[in-house]
Parts: sequence; C-alpha cells; structure tokens
Amino acid sequence: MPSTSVLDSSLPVFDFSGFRAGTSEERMKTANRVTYAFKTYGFVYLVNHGLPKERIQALFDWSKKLFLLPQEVLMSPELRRPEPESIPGNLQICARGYGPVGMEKLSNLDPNDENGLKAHRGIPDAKELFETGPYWGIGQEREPNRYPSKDVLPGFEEFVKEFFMEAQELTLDILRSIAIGLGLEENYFVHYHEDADNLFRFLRYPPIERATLSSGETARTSPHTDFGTITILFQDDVGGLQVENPENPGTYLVATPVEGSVIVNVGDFLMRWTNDSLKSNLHRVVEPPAERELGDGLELTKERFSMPYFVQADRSKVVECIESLKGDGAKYPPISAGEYINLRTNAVFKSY
Ligand SMILES: O=C(O)CCC(=O)C(=O)O
Ligand SMILES: [Fe+2]
Repeated sequence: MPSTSVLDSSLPVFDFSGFRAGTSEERMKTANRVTYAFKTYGFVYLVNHGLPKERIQALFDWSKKLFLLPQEVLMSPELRRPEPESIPGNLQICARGYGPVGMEKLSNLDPNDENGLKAHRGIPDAKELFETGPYWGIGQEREPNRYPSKDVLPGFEEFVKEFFMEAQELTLDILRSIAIGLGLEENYFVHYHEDADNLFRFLRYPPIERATLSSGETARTSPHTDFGTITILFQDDVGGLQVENPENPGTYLVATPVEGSVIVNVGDFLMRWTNDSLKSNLHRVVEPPAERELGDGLELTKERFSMPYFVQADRSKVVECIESLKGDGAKYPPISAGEYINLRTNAVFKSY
C-alpha cells in the first residue's frame, strides 16, 4: 500500500563524466562508486552522463505528442500491442506498440504462482505505454516495431531509433563501469550485449483521483523489480517514484526528480548473474507530492511521463554465476537470457 512510511531520497548521485571522459584514475574511482551504490541500493542517479539535456527534453516532447494521438490511431491494429492471449505460446512476441491503461500489471510475485498473479492483476496499473525494441539483430527479427505512420507523427520513428542507439552507447559504458568495479575485464558484460534485446518504453500516467491512488484501489506502478540487466530511467519533474530502503525493508526512499539526471538500476538478471552481489531493488510509482485542487471535491494528480530503457542480454547466451563472486557456491543454475526473459514476461500481463 502506498501509505507505508517514506524518507526523502538519500540515493546517491554521481557525475558520470569521470567515467565517460576521465583519466584512468577517474574511471576507476567512478566505477567503484557506481558499483558500490549498486551493491547497496541497486539504484544510482547519473549526471553528466553524455546524453544532452536538449535530447532528453526532445524525448519528452515526442512522448507527449505520441500519447496525444487520437485513440483510434493508438488502438489501431498497426500500432496496438497484441493481447498476449491472442498469440498462445508465443509470449515473447507481444511487446511492441501501444498498450492502453490496464493492460499490464507489474508485480514481484513468483511467475509460477498463477492464483496469486490473477488476484494481484485485479488492481490495474493506471498507465498507458508505448514500447519499441531494437531495430537490429534478433530483437527486430522476433517482432517488428510498430510506429505511428509517417503522416500521423513525422520524425518520431527516426528520433526513437537514434535515441535508442545513444542510450545503448551509454548502457555499454555503464556495463563497463560495473565490470571494472567488480574487478572483471572491462568488456566482460559488453560481450553479452552484442545483440541486446532491449526495450524502450514510453509511459504516461494519466491524471487520476488522488484518493484512488492513496487508498491502493489502483496503482501507478505497483512494487516490482525489473528483470533485465540494468534499466536507465528518464523521468519528468512530477515525482512519485520510490525505491525500497535497503536499511529498512517495507519502507521507501523518495526518488526525487533531479534535473538532467538519469536513474540507473540493477535488474534481476544481473543480480542473479552476480550471485546477489548487486541488488535488484523493489520500486514503485505512487501519487506525486504536488497537489492540484480542481473543485467539486475532486483532487487530481498531475499526469506523469517517464521512459525506462530496459537492457536485456543476448537471448542466446547462457549466463552463469561470475566465478569470482561464487563465495560459498552459486545460488542459481545457469540460464540463457532468452529463457529467463520469457519466464518473467509471462507474469506481467493482465491475463494469459
Ligand atoms: O515510471 C517510472 O518512473 C518507473 C517505471 C518502472 O519502474 C518500470 O516500468 O519498470
Ligand atoms: Fe521498474
């Protein structure tokens, strides 16, 4: 329930130019800090990460234009993400395109717990989304992207493709910093992300009656962990994102918007890979702090835009616990990234 106690953010904020453009000493220092933050919180803010402010502003501008398209365009078969049950046994191809409010419910439940998942999905996440995948390699072969046609939203597809690539370059540097911080060869993780099957998600949380959020009747994004390698999150200035406090589980830290930053978090796949050394931490989106009275007893929250860029390893590659992190033994058996992602994808849809 969103009412659990909340502290102001003490999540670390680091200047990533020390890694992207610094001396080898600065690179090492930044890598160690980032890795330490991932071990402790699983979350870090990066500033001076190399993606210019204007580009990020343009990303939000495009997102607004996208969600302002008429419903009949968004819900058209060309653009709409198919319902998973329409493609039985083929859940790995239902990610791309537009998903209306209520289609998806993030959870942190066991993917094998069907009853638990059904009950949990009864409270929808109040968000609409648009998702794209890579326009390269297996991601593209598996499922082509769905974009609004060029006469409806000219320039959008080109922008998204370019931004996807820029985010991937930042990703590779973040992965290098983690490898260095863990004492591995710099490109250790990069080798597993040569044909990365990433997802770039545009989220819009519509204005909603504050009371329905605070009562838990509906959620913006319910508590969950991400399941890939890492996620890079772009959020606007509305707020509402919270991260579980590692020192006091069950309570949350506020992930306040920090201008010009991206938030990076560890996903379950990387946690497993590192034998739980790096932490994939619970997070959620609740009502934003700012209030807006609309009269008639109605108090609506602001709409909120965010874009997570989910980094997922090469599907065909099998990952096993990193040798130097085995300690008393590997906690998890080896698994291919594809197998793991499919397993987790099953759990997040409204129905299947
Ligand atoms: O909207 C946000 O800020 C976070 C969304 C999120 O955690 C997710 O989609 O996995
Ligand atoms: Fe998430």
